[in-house]
Amino acid sequence: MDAWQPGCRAESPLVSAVLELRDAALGYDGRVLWSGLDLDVEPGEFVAVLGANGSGKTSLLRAVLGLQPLTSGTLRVGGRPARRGDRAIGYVPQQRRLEPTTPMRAKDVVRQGLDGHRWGIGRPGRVGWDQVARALEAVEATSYADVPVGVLSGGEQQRVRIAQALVADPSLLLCDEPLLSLDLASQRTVTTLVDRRRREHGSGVLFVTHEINPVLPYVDRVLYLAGGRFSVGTVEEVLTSGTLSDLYDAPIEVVRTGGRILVAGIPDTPDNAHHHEHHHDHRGQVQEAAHG
Ligand SMILES: Nc1ncnc2c1ncn2[C@@H]1O[C@H](COP(=O)(O)OP(=O)(O)OP(=O)(O)O)[C@@H](O)[C@H]1O
Repeated sequence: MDAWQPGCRAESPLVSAVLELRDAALGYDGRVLWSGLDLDVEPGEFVAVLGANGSGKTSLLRAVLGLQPLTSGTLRVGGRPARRGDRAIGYVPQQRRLEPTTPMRAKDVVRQGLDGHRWGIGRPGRVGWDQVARALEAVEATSYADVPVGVLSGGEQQRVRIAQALVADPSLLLCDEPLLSLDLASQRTVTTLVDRRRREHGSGVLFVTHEINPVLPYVDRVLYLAGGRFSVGTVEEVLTSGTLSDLYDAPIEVVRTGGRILVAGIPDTPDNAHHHEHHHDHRGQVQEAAHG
């Protein structure tokens, strides 16, 4: 029934990657966050982006959004160079709860996904509102379409943000820690919505998260950033004691138990290339996978 097989590698030249990075590097002020990155995200593929605080996960999304130039290499979205305001991209930014006084209804927030900063200029067309209604329906938020967003629960607000990211029918969905401070039920709602989107519409997904476990059932591949380096592959390939110990240059232990992945020994210093060699003295704590 589904038109897309999530995560399948496109053999056909007709189905090209929604995101292509070639020998890509990013840094600020001479400091390299990561380099040599080759990554293709295929239609319908769910790629989790893991890594310690400061390893460059948000910066990667900003590069894809055309907000941050690569230091070197190339980046293409749907075969075109990255550019600001690309309608092919849906974005769920890292964000805290909205203030109760935020002067917007849920449907106005979703509408911004169509109009962006042009909101208020010109008349909102009927077509736009129909799309907004469909997006709210897809995330099962129709009942609070007219409610001021600020008074919605954290989980409800996150549904509205996902509707905003999906309203323009993006081929690539970028999510920056969308599970942050949500309870387990709301986390499941968010992951299920994202999964349904990529299954039913073939959107590729880059999903930044500190926690692999809530997305474990959906993840096709993991991009793990650490210490100026990275590892890309399936969960089985990347989240192993061997791979992570290599990546951090420190002894890391990965334990699978009860369908969950626990990682012990992630250095707790800020993760960047300069501090790479000082990581050895910080270890021993047991954390959820990939917590920084
Ligand atoms: N515009 C900028 N100018 C200079 N340095 C920056 C800029 N943006 C980010 N950085 C630095 O780049 C590093 C990576 O930041 P980034 O937000 O990409 O990390 P992250 O992996 O998303 O971290 P976190 O998990 O804490 O959100 C940080 O050390 C940050 O201070």
